[in-house]
Amino acid sequence: MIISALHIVNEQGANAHISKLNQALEKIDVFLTECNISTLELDCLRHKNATSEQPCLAFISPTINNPIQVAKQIRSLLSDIDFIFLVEGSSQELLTELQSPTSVLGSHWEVKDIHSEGFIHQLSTSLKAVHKRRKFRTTLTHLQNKLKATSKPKVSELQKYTVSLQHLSHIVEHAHDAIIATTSDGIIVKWNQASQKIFHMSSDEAVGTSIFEIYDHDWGRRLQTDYHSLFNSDHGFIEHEISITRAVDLQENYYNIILSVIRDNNGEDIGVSAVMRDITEKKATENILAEIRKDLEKMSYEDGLTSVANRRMFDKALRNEWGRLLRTQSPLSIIMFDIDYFKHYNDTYGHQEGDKCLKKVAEILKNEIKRSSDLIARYGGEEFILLLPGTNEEDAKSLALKCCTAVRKANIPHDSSEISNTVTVSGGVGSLIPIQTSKPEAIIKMADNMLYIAKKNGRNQVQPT
Ligand SMILES: Nc1nc2c(ncn2[C@@H]2O[C@H](COP(=O)(O)OP(=O)(O)OP(=O)(O)O)[C@@H](O)[C@H]2O)c(=O)[nH]1
Repeated sequence: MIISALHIVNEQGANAHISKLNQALEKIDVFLTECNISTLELDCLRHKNATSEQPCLAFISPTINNPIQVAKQIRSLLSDIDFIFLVEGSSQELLTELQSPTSVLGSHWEVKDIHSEGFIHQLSTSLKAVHKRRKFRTTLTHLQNKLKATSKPKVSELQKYTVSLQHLSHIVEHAHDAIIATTSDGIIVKWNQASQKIFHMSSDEAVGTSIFEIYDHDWGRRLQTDYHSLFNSDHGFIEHEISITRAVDLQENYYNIILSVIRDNNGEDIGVSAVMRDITEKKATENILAEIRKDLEKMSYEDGLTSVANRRMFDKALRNEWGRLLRTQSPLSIIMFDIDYFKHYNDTYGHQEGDKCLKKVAEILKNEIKRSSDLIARYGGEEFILLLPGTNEEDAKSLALKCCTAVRKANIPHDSSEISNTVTVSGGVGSLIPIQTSKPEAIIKMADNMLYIAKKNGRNQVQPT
């Protein structure tokens, strides 16, 4: 028989945590040598506090080969102690022996299981005074609480594993994202509720079929390629986006798909998981933002009325070309056009008609420039400007004349013009090869001066002629 310890302790000792009981009990002064079972490797501790009103408690945590023998020894302690606890690790045989009707304890002792898991078994005597029992109960409750607080419930590894599997299964099943698991060759083994909604296919229908065949042919082929790459890549996952027309509502939705290799504990590839997230709303927002960005960009460089470049764009282009032509020492020309008597036009036909006229003139001028490097911009109210990089003065003058003629030939009625009965424009040409000591403004001034002369000389003409 081997009993690791038989502890008897008063309330102070009982207040200690069970793991520290041995320590606490070692401070108790009297050893229960009269137990006379030391030869059986029994360590007994006894505390008999004659002055104390507190009941004495015994804790037994033995491994026992001869339960009857131990039960007898316990009985010999009964005059000294009030209660005995068999703590975790106590022998089941001992417990059975103590609980049997023919137990050596006799009829004065009642054996009571006070813990659902057999954690502690209580032996309580019916002989003790009621008030002592009450005291005991208080002590016992206190002790139980202590023990509960310091002891974790016993959950076996298998139980833990089962619970965690159940949790996982619930999470997968009710996830917002579609979660599909397949074997390495694409046979579906798990198909959650979100997958059912996307493909309008129950789990029973999907499990066992090939993932390459659940949607259209193109996607199936793409998945096949992805699977192939997955097993040949180091990182083990692939992400792509697809649009799927949902069977449930025939709406085209966008999904982000992450495919990753499932490996077992030995690192062997055993399948693939596919997680599909609906990104339709995100995509729509992205598209709207892209449109807004495009519009803003356009607005910042385009004239809202005539749709040709605005002055900001012209200034930017002029600076760029100035620097480039300064380096290459090539000619730069600009032509500044102004509609003749446009105030009269507005006064005669109204502002809205004036706007239409501006649009037409812009269109005519735009049609006259052929080189992709040329730029037409609205420079002011009824002023347009042409930027002609690499064009010399002669060519610029010739283009200016063509533009003048084209506007005239458009025959836009202008009854209040003092020089014609159709809309005409005057133009001033500026032309130079940029030099280090001058600035882009120089060429603007040049063209502006020429325009002034054209106006002064009777309009509907180009300067220098
Ligand atoms: N409809 C319309 N008119 C504009 C716009 N911008 C400027 N104008 C008008 O263009 C006219 C320009 O008049 P002025 O600068 O006196 O020149 P003009 O009447 O064309 O006379 P000259 O240039 O000397 O031939 C003004 O009446 C402006 O109100 C615009 O966007 N739309």
